[in-house]
Amino acid sequence: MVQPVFDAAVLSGRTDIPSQFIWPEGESPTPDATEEMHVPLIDIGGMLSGDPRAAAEVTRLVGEACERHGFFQVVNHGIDAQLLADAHRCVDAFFTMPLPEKQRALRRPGESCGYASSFTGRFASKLPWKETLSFRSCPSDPALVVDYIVATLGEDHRRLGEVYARYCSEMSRLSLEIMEVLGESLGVGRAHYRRFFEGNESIMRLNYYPPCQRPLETLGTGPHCDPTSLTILHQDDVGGLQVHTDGRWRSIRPRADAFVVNIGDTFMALSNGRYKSCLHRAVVNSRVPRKSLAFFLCPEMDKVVAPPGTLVDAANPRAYPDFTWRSLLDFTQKHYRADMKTLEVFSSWVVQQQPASART
Ligand SMILES: C=C1C[C@]23C[C@@]1(O)CC[C@H]2[C@]1(C)CCC[C@@](C)(C(=O)O)[C@H]1[C@@H]3C(=O)O
Ligand SMILES: O=C(O)CCC(=O)C(=O)O
Ligand SMILES: [Fe+2]
Repeated sequence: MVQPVFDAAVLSGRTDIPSQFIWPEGESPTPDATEEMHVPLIDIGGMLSGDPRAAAEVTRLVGEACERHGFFQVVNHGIDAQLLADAHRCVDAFFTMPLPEKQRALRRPGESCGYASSFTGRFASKLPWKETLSFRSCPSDPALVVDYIVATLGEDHRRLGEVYARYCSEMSRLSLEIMEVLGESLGVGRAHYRRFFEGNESIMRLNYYPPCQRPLETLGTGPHCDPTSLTILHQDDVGGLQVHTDGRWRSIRPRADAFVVNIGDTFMALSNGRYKSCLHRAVVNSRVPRKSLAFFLCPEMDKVVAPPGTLVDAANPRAYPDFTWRSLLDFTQKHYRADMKTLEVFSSWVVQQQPASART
């Protein structure tokens, strides 16, 4: 079958959309999924500088949320409001450019970075109704983001590169603060995960969901658990993020002052399965484009992902084998479309690769 071209300027107004964008009945959005999910609101700035009793309460709330579904929100995060506004403005500036301009950063098969208009060519069906621009960010290489943007889009886009370089560096700082809380809540101390992620090799992704005239048959981002470690998401005021808990889909209402944080598969493995990487998706609407900024914290590519010894004992044996982020990322880009079972399927695959003598 001929793959459709996802040119939002053309497709957004049409009701006769190509069949590759239609999701099967059991997976398409349910009109009644507007019930709101209440996720704890964490005052992270207050907790890091404030009194020990407030800090203990925050740690408890985070631990409880991560054991149940892995979602919480942070406020008082110290991210400059102007930087956040610039980051959203640059999403508009990039995605409203003509398609050939955006395609200068075209994502190549098997690669996790670049511009993708839906995933025509990559997947044959259940295509997501979105455009994305993804790029790598590492604290050890501060020029990476600007260099990538200028090399792909040209010198005229240097300012956009600078905005996202600053944004990523702030996201990395915030993730390390969150890692301190996660370490504390798991009883392994503040330093354990902070140190593990100090040299992260993360992925920044700009999501742009154009309007769709068949919003109840399509999805912006299909149901999945993030394979990454921790996601820090800022959504605009449109709404569309939904989480599956207690057997139903519920929406996380946008808050301009808050970031939505969720545990990913790699952190679930690092916590020996204690903290959950939870199923979520993004729906689209027929009226306005929706934007979200997702910072995916990832370990250094070749660092061994394994839980600290204190989280493993006879009652809690190892839930997942050792692996590297390089191998899991590769798995999602070349062999398996990330969904709700990625970690499970990947773990079985890793175990099968090991010599029989090494399997426990
Ligand atoms: C490592 C990754 C793969 C995806 C991007 C990400 O950085 C983290 C989430 C993954 C994804 C969003 C899960 C849903 C399916 C997917 C194909 C998508 O809709 O974008 C996933 C990403 C991917 O490009 O493989
Ligand atoms: O856009 C959103 O609200 C969620 C996107 C998402 O889950 C992802 O990119 O992994
Ligand atoms: Fe996600």
